[in-house]
Amino acid sequence: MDELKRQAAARALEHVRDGMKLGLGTGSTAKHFVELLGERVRAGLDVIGVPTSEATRDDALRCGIRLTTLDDIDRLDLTVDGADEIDPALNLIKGGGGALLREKIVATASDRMIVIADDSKWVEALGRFPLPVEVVPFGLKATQRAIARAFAESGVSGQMVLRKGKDGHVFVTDGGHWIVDAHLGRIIDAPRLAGLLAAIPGVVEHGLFIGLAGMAVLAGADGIRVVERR
Ligand SMILES: O=C[C@H](O)[C@H](O)[C@H](O)COP(=O)(O)O
Repeated sequence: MDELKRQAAARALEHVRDGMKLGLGTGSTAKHFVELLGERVRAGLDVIGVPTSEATRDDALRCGIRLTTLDDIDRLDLTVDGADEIDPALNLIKGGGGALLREKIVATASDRMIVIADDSKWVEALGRFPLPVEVVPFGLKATQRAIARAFAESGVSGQMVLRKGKDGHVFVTDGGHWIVDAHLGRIIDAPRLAGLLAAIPGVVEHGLFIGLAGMAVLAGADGIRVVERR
């Protein structure tokens, strides 16, 4: 599986050109991309990156990649990131690693987003992977009730679980928020649900990435499949 992730990352690297401003994703697949990009940088490629998490910032610096912020530059040329699920419209579920907020800010500031994954992430409909919803701790129960109403309005339901870290304590994102993972099974209308969730005051962000990815690079046992959004 790790080899497939690296193959997808290597294919995405072919889209990187000298002088590009890059969004650097988070997770085990994106980490391969950062490492391979680092090899090219050490061989002379001139790029600058905006990391989507503290973990990616550390990895990128270790790999010798120059970094900047969205305060210092306007647009990014390309973001390369992983995903937890990818559907045929190239809508995504992201946030399994908790980085969804910065990932969405960076992807939205990019002219292009390429999503890289092993082909187990490809699904006919989103929702088997629990949908991460990043919330502020204040008023958690009220926010969860509003989220449940949004689910009902878009025709889905399921258990919501407050994410815990490996240490058993509540998982805290890089932004200081909490994550509720919603076990929905199958999301019928992801764009509609995305809009409903975004309108809830206690929701900081959610893991539905609608219309952001322009290309998916999927590595499987039979080779690499590239899917472009129509
Ligand atoms: O918050 C984490 C990110 O959205 C990741 O891109 C996503 O969870 C996929 O991670 P991985 O490549 O490790 O499966």
